[in-house]
Amino acid sequence: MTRPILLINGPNLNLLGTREPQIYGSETLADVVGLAKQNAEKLNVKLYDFQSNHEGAIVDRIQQARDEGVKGIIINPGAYTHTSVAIRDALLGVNIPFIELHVSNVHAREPFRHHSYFSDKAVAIIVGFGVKGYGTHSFISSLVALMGIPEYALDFVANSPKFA
Ligand SMILES: O=C1C[C@@](O)(C(=O)O)C[C@@H](O)[C@@H]1O
Repeated sequence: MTRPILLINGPNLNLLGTREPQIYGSETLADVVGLAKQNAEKLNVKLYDFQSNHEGAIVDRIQQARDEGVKGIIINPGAYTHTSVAIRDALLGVNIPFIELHVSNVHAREPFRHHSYFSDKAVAIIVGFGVKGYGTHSFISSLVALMGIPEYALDFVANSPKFA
């Protein structure tokens, strides 16, 4: 497997499944990482995953990704979305393209969630698809956007009910 991708989940996402289920659903972090890995495998992409509640640990993991030859990052920064210049700087510093992902539609929630330190630099944003944002077509199409590799685009088209 080539072209590794790194999936990062920020603070409180380890509580998926029990945390405000009316907003975040009942699937656990292990479920969503499993879903993302299945989709990645289908595309012959190696998916590394990382979760932390600590800003500096996320910065360290992003810096490590450059040494590992990671080609793209999918990140749900959790509440750091709305606060973290340090994580933004790390992503820009390693110069690895990234996709921003949120389970909930942050724009339909409190005003302080409407601003993101990541969106203006993200290749693409997955917002409000629930935990399905980590799998199925939104994940596949994010890989297409992230990596710009035509064979993934073809795979996406071939597997999409819309185009079948
Ligand atoms: O922790 C989270 C999760 C979140 O990133 C989401 O996935 O919907 C949205 C953030 O506003 C919130 O702080």
